[in-house]
Amino acid sequence: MKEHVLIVEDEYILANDLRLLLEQAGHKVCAIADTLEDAREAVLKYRPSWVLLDILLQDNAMGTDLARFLTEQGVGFIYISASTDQHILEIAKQTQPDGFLVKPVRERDLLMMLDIARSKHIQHQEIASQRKLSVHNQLQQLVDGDLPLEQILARMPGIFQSLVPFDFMCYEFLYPGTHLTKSKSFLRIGFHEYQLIGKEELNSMLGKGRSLQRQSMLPRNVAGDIYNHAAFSHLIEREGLERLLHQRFGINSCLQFCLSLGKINVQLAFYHKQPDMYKPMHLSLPADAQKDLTALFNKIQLADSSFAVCTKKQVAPLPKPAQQHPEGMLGNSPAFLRVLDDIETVANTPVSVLILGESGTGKELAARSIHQLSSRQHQPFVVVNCATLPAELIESELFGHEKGAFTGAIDKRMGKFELANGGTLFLDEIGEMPLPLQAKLLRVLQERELEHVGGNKVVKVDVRVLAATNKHLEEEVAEGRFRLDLFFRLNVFPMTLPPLRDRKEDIPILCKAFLEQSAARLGSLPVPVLSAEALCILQAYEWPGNIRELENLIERIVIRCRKPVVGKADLPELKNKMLPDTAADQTLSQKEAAHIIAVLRKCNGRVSGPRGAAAILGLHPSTLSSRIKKLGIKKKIM
Ligand SMILES: Nc1ncnc2c1ncn2[C@@H]1O[C@H](COP(=O)(O)OP(=O)(O)OP(=O)(O)O)[C@@H](O)[C@H]1O
Repeated sequence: MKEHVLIVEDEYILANDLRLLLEQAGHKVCAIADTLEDAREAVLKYRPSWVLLDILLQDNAMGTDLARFLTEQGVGFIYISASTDQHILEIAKQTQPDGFLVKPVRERDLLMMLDIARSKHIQHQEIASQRKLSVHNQLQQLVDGDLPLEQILARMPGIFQSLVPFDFMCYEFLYPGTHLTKSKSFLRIGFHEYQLIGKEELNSMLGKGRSLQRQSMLPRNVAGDIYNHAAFSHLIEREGLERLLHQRFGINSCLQFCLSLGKINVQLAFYHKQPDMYKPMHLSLPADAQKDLTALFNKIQLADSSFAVCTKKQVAPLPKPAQQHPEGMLGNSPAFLRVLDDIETVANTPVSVLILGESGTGKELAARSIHQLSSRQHQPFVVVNCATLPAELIESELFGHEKGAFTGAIDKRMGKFELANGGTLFLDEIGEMPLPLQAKLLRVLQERELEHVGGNKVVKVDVRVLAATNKHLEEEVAEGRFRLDLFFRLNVFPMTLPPLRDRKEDIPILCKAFLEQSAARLGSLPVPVLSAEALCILQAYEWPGNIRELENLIERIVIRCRKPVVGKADLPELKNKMLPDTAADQTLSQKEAAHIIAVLRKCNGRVSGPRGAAAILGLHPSTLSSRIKKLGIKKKIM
């Protein structure tokens, strides 16, 4: 496919080389811009399909500053940079580029990156259109069906969640020319679980005699408005509702837009705990569903005739929906609910998913959930751990081998790709895959075909690949240990499992389940409960080994202390590892340093190796060494 490319590069010779390479491959270069201003103009004038964007431009201008504009314009972009500086790469990554090229750019890499970016773009469009269709069908069912209002309100927030992510949402009918408003709010309390909160209840949260009168109405903007970071801080200075949501539920960002129902307007506001949650792309989703939303709110408005005079308090958990957590995945913390949303979004698409997260955070479980929720669920789910296989065996494990292909190959054998045919292949610890094999894997991902080791017949395979790693893959790429092209091929839909220390709200529910499972596994023992003190200790601990560490600890407790209530004294191993009580007053860096020191002490100062601190912390040894240096941790402290 021929592309229409804009080059943003201030080094004339390099820009010209790129132009020649692209034109030789049959692509069209619509312009070369050497400043951000020129680039903006060229985008509006030529509407390119791709922008090749230099990161460091003259006069300290940063190509990354153009990213937001390009995203708003729906134009894909690939960075070109001579720098592999981690800080710059991190800034670049946050802008979600479609690709990244390191100077000097080789023809092969440039064309390959355009190809990968295009296929990623197409797959994202596929996810988006699948989501749009599903939202449209669900909203239409609510509009055309004869469900009572309570049932409509029970289903509505779950459908909206796949339009715009939120922790809290509200809708408000506004009657022009009057002060009359009718509103309802929904607090997310679980996966597809919401609590309905009436206006009276919100008022009562403010305190006696106070009510949530808007100081100035939010702009009734049909196109919508986004309030992240500072914009949200200004909003909470002005508006009682947003201030209340911030104080009460930790809300830090907002997206709102307005729908016209003829004589009445309805204002929809979505709120999130993450301060930078909302992006321009989130505005296009409700805009696309505007017709269905208008029909839905017309129906709600008619059904909700008693609402204007409703004065009684209304805080109710809405009826539980049919959708449950994916099997075995416990937790309702906001960080974990985001993972469940991602799993649901991506499960029934063909795209590759790169599952990131520290060791023991549940990456394999997430991969299994994606498979179970996909249309491949009745086909095989095959796991390959790239770290545990000897390098010389991985190739034949993955691709199979012919009889006599190597010493010991006494029979022809199918590889894991063929065994997973029709289903899903989970490549765990992909960061450990040897470089020569990465090239072969890339070929299979691209061509969907392979050859057995020692054979020359081409075998077609239909396999969805999910990969996981606890390594920082960008760092591996920067240090030449992981192929950039494979990284981008796998990184179509990245998903990060939060460490347990960032979802401590889930510890009680995880403990309860693990206590029950361990007691049953150990021969139907009575299930003990945790005392409040024991739970406090468990929630204060940092869990470097994450959920696996918690699971193992609970098993040890069940074996060791055969009594109905587990107390503080039953957790000696944690009491010794706890951070000092002053932790609450420490800065994030101090906490990080204290945690690293504690782990280093446990490992007698050893950083690398299987029993080294890096392995426990789920970091690459070189990353840990640079953090030790950055945090000023001295050898004698260890
Ligand atoms: N959300 C969860 N609810 C309940 N159990 C969980 C959850 N997540 C993980 N676990 C359990 O924690 C253990 C570790 O999970 P898993 O093996 O999926 O982690 P991982 O990130 O793949 O680990 P590694 O990086 O070491 O391969 C498993 O026993 C799994 O069942």
